[in-house]
Amino acid sequence: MSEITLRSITKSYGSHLALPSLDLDIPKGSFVTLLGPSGCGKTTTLRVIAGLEQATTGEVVLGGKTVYSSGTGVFVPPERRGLGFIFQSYALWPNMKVDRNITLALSEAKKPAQVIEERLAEALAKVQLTGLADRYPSELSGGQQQRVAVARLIAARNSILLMDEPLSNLDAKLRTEMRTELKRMHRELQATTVYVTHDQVEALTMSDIVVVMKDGVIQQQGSPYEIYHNPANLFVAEFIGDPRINLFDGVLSRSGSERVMRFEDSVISVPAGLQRGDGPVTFAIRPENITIVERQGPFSLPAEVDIVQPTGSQTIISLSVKGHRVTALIPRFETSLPKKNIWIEFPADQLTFFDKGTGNRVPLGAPVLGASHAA
Ligand SMILES: Nc1ncnc2c1ncn2[C@@H]1O[C@H](COP(=O)(O)OP(=O)(O)OP(=O)(O)O)[C@@H](O)[C@H]1O
Repeated sequence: MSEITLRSITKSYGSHLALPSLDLDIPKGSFVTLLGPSGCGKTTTLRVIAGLEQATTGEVVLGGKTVYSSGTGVFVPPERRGLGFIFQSYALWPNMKVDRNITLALSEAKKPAQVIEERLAEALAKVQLTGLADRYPSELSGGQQQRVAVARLIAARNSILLMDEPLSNLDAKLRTEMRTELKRMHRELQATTVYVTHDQVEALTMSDIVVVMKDGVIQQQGSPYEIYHNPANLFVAEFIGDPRINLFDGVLSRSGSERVMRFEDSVISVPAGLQRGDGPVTFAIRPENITIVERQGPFSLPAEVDIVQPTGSQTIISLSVKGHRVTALIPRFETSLPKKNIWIEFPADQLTFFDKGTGNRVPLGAPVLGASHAA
């Protein structure tokens, strides 16, 4: 069941059309991330759901109740939408101690004192801040302040949570810890969560559904697996994945009765079900699907090693292949490789094809196994 529905939402700021027409259904209890580059309309979408921003036209339905409709003139203000928020700044009250920051909304909602106390204790325990209730926000680290904001959400027990780049002010280590914390919180609260970020790692690690946006338009909506492995278009393919996916120009043609792809002076075999006639095409291969070998095989392409960057458990290798820059990612620590006498190989079934005109992915008619390519 859908807990949040946006229908034909448009939003203009003066003459700037931030959202041309957005339709989105967010299932109850899911963790959905709006992901995209700066200015693509993520925050605007979140603020329209919250009611902090009124859409220009369209409809917003939360939990089956219309909270905004340009047709009927309905507009329910944010405080009556039953939502919890965490934004970039944690918006803690600096003049209130941790306990008051967490329970303020509950006291304002006139909850009984015993309920407030129980929820405070539970929330503090869940974010591991028991014992710090008596401190002011300024007496806490950034990560602890963030946890107070999370505790406030836990205590409020809203069925919808909205988060806008909540981890962006934290250092890398804390960010990783808080990702785990937020994911755990979602599992426990089962609240429908809409999370805004431009960080693909946050999106892939935490979400049930990732919504990739560009210029106010949804490019693809799917599980992290789908977004990563079956990108709908070149924009998604390039935006997701670090190091970035490798892109090349090829030409689909025939060699006798076999369909092949020509890449420079090499011929690469093509997955059997590729739904595309002969002609130019863009093809892509993820860095981790490239293998580096030190002996020429029947299906290898000659390469020259440029830069070797070990990151710990993996090594990023920049290569030159037939005049093209190629990035490979190998699953081990490597400080150097021979510059020459190196070849790359990749399985043809790991190639993704895109239309050169539209940038849309070319579908495969059937799963392909054991494909290969020849140099
Ligand atoms: N109050 C405003 N007045 C005018 N233009 C605005 C306003 N708020 C946002 N915009 C514009 O609308 C577009 C979408 O902005 P939005 O903040 O939703 O993007 P975003 O994807 O959240 O970006 P970021 O990751 O940088 O926060 C941008 O072009 C932005 O400049």
